[in-house]
Amino acid sequence: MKLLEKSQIRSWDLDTIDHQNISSFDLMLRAASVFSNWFQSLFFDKTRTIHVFCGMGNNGGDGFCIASLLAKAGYEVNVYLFQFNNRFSDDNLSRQKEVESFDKFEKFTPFPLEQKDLIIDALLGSGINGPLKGEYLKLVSWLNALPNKIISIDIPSGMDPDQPTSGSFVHADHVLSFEIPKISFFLNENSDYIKNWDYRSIHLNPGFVEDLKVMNYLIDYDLVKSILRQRKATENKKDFGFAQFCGGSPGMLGSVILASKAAMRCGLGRLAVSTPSIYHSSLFSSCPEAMAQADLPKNVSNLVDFQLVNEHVDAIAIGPGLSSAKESVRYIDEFLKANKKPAVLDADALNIISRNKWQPRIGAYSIISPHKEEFERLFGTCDSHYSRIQKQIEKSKELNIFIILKGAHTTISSPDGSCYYNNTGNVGMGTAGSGDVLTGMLLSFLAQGYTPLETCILAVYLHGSAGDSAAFKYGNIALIASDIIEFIPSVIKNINGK
Ligand SMILES: NC(=O)C1=CN([C@@H]2O[C@H](COP(=O)(O)OP(=O)(O)OC[C@H]3O[C@@H](n4cnc5c(N)ncnc54)[C@H](OP(=O)(O)O)[C@@H]3O)[C@@H](O)[C@H]2O)[C@@H](O)CC1
Ligand SMILES: Nc1ncnc2c1ncn2[C@@H]1O[C@H](COP(=O)(O)OP(=O)(O)O)[C@@H](O)[C@H]1O
Ligand SMILES: [K+]
Repeated sequence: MKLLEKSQIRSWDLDTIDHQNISSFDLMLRAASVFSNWFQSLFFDKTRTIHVFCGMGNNGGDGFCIASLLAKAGYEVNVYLFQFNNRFSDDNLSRQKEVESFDKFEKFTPFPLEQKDLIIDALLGSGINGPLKGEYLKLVSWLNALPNKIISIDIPSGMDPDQPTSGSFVHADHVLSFEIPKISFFLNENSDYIKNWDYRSIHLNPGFVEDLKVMNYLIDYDLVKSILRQRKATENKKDFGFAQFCGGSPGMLGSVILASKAAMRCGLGRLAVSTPSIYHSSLFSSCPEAMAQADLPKNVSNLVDFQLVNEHVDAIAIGPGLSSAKESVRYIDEFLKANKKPAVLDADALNIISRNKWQPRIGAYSIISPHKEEFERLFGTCDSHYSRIQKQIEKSKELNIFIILKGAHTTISSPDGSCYYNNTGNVGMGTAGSGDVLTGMLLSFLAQGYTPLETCILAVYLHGSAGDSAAFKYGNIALIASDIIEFIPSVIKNINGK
């Protein structure tokens, strides 16, 4: 799904009015009716009074229309207008008559609310043009200190739709965004302050967005479904890719097993594993589907004697559990020199690259999958999650590589400067080996012939979805990396139907 910046959303709004030959008020009514239906499906207890806090722009206009619809639906509704200057939008002024009466505040003074009452936040929407000050700041600080549930229309008031907010904003329990979610919903800076968000279509003109060039995307079910291929009945394992996984060192066999199992579960045809030979019997007992590379050394000190890149493979992944030993450094050096295959580099491969400043040697169109610390070792420290994402995009363009910045909202950046936000996954996945599972999934899709971008999208989304199913079964405290692998089959089957 394309994610639009606020100026693009405004243009979409105007294009719809023009294209569908409707008034801006018609559009506001549509938005109000969509919000009101969504609200009623969530909060059906009509004994709780609803307090609608309206500002002076169109978000406030939505508030008046929604208050009227909810009152007609049988809710007890109180409306407040916060008129801190005289610059009303036309639709706001005309919509004030939708409600029978409202209290007007020219200066904010606190007033009592019952704890069980609900607050609808219609103070400010996507028209925000800077940090909140003065009376708005007082009002929002008061709202945030209340125990009441707050439900925001379109966006929490005061929040910047496109980037981290420099000031205060409403801490919403629920937000319903119109048509598409806002980019800022995916920034870690905001995660603790938007408990639940959703979006509903208000039938803006689809033609406008089809032709629109955007740089930000949300990875959603439809995108993943459109990428995941159906198999032909006559295909065999040779059609599903041959992959090589290089990793493991004394004490670090787990990463090899996790990545191998995850790779096979994502539909890989054949897998060759390059790991110290002392581990082969354990690997085969855990993942009998994997093959060991031919001339394998006895221990990590002979790593460099490995058949470095198997010429028959379609893709290669390198790094998990490799350690930073001298031999591994030589191994990565050789790999960067020799490899011409589509590649995934992770974990110790990235640490070795950082330490030796080998970033420019990473092959074009490779995939790297650092978590925050690995990313900062590679590219320097950043003072916020947002600035880290900006650097991620810049480095993808500069080095011509795909970067997966792992975390609560994993982002994928592509050499063309676009950025894909993922919204699957949960805090339970912050557990040892979870990243190794992702590396195995990436390797699998890359070897099956998906492009690097398709590979990143599939692996990141499905990894998070499998983690969500695992958290549903085990809870996010008990979840371990093997549980993610347990649910790969059902999430793929759910999307692919097979
Ligand atoms: N997109 C769609 O498809 C549809 C959108 N719709 C709705 O329209 C909303 C956008 O409406 P909008 O453009 O009128 O802006 P909105 O945020 O209500 O208020 C602007 C006011 O805020 C003020 N203001 C700004 N910054 C401020 C600050 N820091 N501190 C204090 N004040 C500040 C600014 O004041 P000024 O800068 O003029 O002094 C102005 O008065 C959108 O979120 C959605 O709810 C639906 O109705 C239909 C479909
Ligand atoms: N709070 C979170 N919400 C969603 N996903 C998370 C969260 N914390 C971690 N993850 C995911 O778990 C994985 C952890 O990977 P990584 O840090 O490399 O673990 P390890 O090195 O132990 O294998 C990443 O895919 C990351 O996106
Ligand atoms: K709002």
